[in-house]
Amino acid sequence: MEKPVLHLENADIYQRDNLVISNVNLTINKGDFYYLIGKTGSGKSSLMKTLYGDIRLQSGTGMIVDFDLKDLKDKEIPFLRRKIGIVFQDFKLLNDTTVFGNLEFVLKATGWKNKVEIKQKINEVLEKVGMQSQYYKMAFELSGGEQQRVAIARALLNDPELILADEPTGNLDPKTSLEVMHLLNEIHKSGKTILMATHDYQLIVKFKHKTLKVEAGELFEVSQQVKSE
Ligand SMILES: Nc1ncnc2c1ncn2[C@@H]1O[C@H](COP(=O)(O)OP(=O)(O)OP(=O)(O)O)[C@@H](O)[C@H]1O
Repeated sequence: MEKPVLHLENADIYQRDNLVISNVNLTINKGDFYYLIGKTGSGKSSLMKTLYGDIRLQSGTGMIVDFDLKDLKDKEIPFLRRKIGIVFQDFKLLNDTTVFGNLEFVLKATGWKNKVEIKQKINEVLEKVGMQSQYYKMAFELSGGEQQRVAIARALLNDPELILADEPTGNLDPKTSLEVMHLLNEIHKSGKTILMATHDYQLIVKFKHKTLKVEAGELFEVSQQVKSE
C-alpha cells in the first residue's frame, strides 16, 4: 500500500496557548475526498493551518506529503506548500493583477523560468477550471465564483499531492457554490486528494464523501447521514 498523503497521530492542535482539538488521529490516502465539518470556532481552520505549516504542531506526530510537521523548519514551508494546493474562502488573489499574472506570479515564485512552459501550464490549469478565455481580466473584475475558479487553478499549478480547501464556497451564493463543488469533484475524479472544510450542508448532502467532524475538542469520522447543525 502506498504511503498516506497525510497521517496524524495523537496530534494536539493549538491556537496560541489554547488547545483547540486534542489527540487527532487521521489518515488520508491518495485519492480520498474528506469533508471537515464542525461548528464555528470548533477548530477546522486551526487544523488546516497546522497542516500547511501556519501553526506549528507542538505535540503528537504528523506527516504530510512527506514533510514532518513536528520538525518543520521555516525554510521548508515554501517547499511543503508547493506540494499542497490551498484554497481559501476569500480567494486571496492579487486583485489588481490579471488572471494570467496571478498564476504566473506563483509559477515564477516556485522556480519556473521558461516562458513557453509557463504559458502552457497556465493555459492547462485555466482550461481545467473553465476560465481559459478570461486570462486577460483583472481579478477584481471577476465574480466571486470566477475568482474561486482562478484560486483553484492556482492551487493546481504545481500538481499538488493534496488540496486543502478551507470553506471554499463560504463566500459564494448557493448556485455558484454548486458549480465550484462540481469543479472540485471533477478534480477529485481526475485523481487528486482533497480535504475540504465546510459549513455547507447542501453540498455534503448532494455530493457524498467521507466526513470528519470536530466537536467538543475532538475529531472523528461520521457516517454520511450528517444532520444540519
Ligand atoms: N489568531 C487567533 N488567535 C487566537 N485564537 C484564535 C485565533 N484564530 C482562532 N482562534 C480561536 O481558536 C478556536 C478555533 O478557531 P478556528 O478558526 O480554527 O475555528 P473554525 O472551526 O475554523 O471556525 P469557522 O467555522 O468560524 O471558520 C476558536 O476558539 C477561535 O476563537
